[in-house]
Amino acid sequence: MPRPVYIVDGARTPFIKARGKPGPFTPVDLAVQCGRPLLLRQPFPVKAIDLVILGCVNVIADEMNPARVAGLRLGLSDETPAFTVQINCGSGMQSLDTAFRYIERGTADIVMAGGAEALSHSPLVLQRGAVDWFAELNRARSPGERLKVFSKLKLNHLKPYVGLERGLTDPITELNMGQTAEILAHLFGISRREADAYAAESHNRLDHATREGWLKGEMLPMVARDGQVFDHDDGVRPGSTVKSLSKLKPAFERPYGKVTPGNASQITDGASWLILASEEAVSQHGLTPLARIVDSDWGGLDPSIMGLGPVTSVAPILRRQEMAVADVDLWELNEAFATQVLSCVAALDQPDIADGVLGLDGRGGRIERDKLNVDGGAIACGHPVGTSGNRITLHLANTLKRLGKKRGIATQCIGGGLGGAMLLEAA
Ligand SMILES: CC(=O)CC(=O)SCCNC(=O)CCNC(=O)[C@H](O)C(C)(C)COP(=O)(O)OP(=O)(O)OC[C@H]1O[C@@H](n2cnc3c(N)ncnc32)[C@H](O)[C@@H]1OP(=O)(O)O
Repeated sequence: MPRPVYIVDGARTPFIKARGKPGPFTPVDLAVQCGRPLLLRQPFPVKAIDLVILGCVNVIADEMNPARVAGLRLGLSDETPAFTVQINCGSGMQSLDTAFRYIERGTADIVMAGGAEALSHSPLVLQRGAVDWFAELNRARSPGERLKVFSKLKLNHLKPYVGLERGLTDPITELNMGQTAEILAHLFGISRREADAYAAESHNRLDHATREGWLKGEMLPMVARDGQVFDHDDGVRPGSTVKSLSKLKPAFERPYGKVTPGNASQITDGASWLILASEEAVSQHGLTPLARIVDSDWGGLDPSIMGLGPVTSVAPILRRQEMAVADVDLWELNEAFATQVLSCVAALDQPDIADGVLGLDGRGGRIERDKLNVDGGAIACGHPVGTSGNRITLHLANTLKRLGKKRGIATQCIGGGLGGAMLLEAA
């Protein structure tokens, strides 16, 4: 019999904008800054943690298997296994899904599952020509040979191959993520105005939630080595309006594209952890569950419309649980792009897709805006890719509790043509 699995606590860091150079924290720094205060407020000893799983897309060379490095830096036992998972933007959700399955089948009782990403530390890799040139230089034995190799150095060898740009480009279609969001805007007829209105609302909702103190306990401050304190998401722009956003130029398809820096998710650094526990661990340590993970799934689709990943991953859950879109009280649908979120909403509401393609048998429908990303999302706070799936699930669990709602779905699109979804029920 599958065992019930509970989310008992969680926290995230503030998300910090990547400003064209490495920020103050590596992925492991972020995971440690977030994990330390989270562990300190737990009633159980760290040795009760059976497993650490961390999602991270851009692993840096000094921190191979960041889950293990973070686990040890957090003071966990040498004997606590730790592994890192990578499924692009789904990595932070994959860590949860894996933890869910470990606990469900009885191989673990308490798992720390997180996501950590420092997009500002994305690698600048040398061009192939430059790598060959360095290899030749290393092989040169005499000053004369070295001089000969030096004479072959070309200026374009110094041009780096930018890991972040490539990481946000689909390797099969060669479309970058922004272009896939443009395709969706075209397919679903999403206007620039609709995208900007959605984006402005995201900023204003997150600003409101922060000022109301709804992120207290969820977002924990961090301190850099130089003493600088980070205690808020620095990308949020309160007072955003359609008018202010309408001034921005398209970022990916000029001049007529709909996706701009204002209605796309921001490139940021940040980490998030959830603590998942079995029923036995809950009663043994006197834990208070926030929510129960009821179900989860993944879906695949054409990479050029990867933004519809939520639709393909939510559908099998709705079918299995015999639920309709309207039965879900709260949705956290990761805001990769405004046009992408709005396309997912439109797709689930279109009978030819909901019934014809997804087999929802009349259970499709419109996700109402007052149930969707109620406290804003990645357009406002940013999208540290390997972290976001974790953050939205954490926020969903906290919001179900705060609003006294029953069921919620956290879902996201994943580059490469995938989607991930988790169904939570208030505990
Ligand atoms: C990968 C997966 O597996 C699946 C997925 O999730 S796909 C999504 C993955 N993520 C992405 O693709 C990232 C998408 N975003 C981007 O690529 C970049 O944000 C972008 C190219 C769209 C813009 O990059 P940028 O120019 O560096 O943006 P940014 O610095 O935020 O903004 C530039 C300027 O626009 C203006 N601006 C941005 N947002 C604004 C707003 N809300 N209101 C007013 N002005 C704004 C400002 O003038 C800003 O400059 P300052 O910050 O100095 O004020």
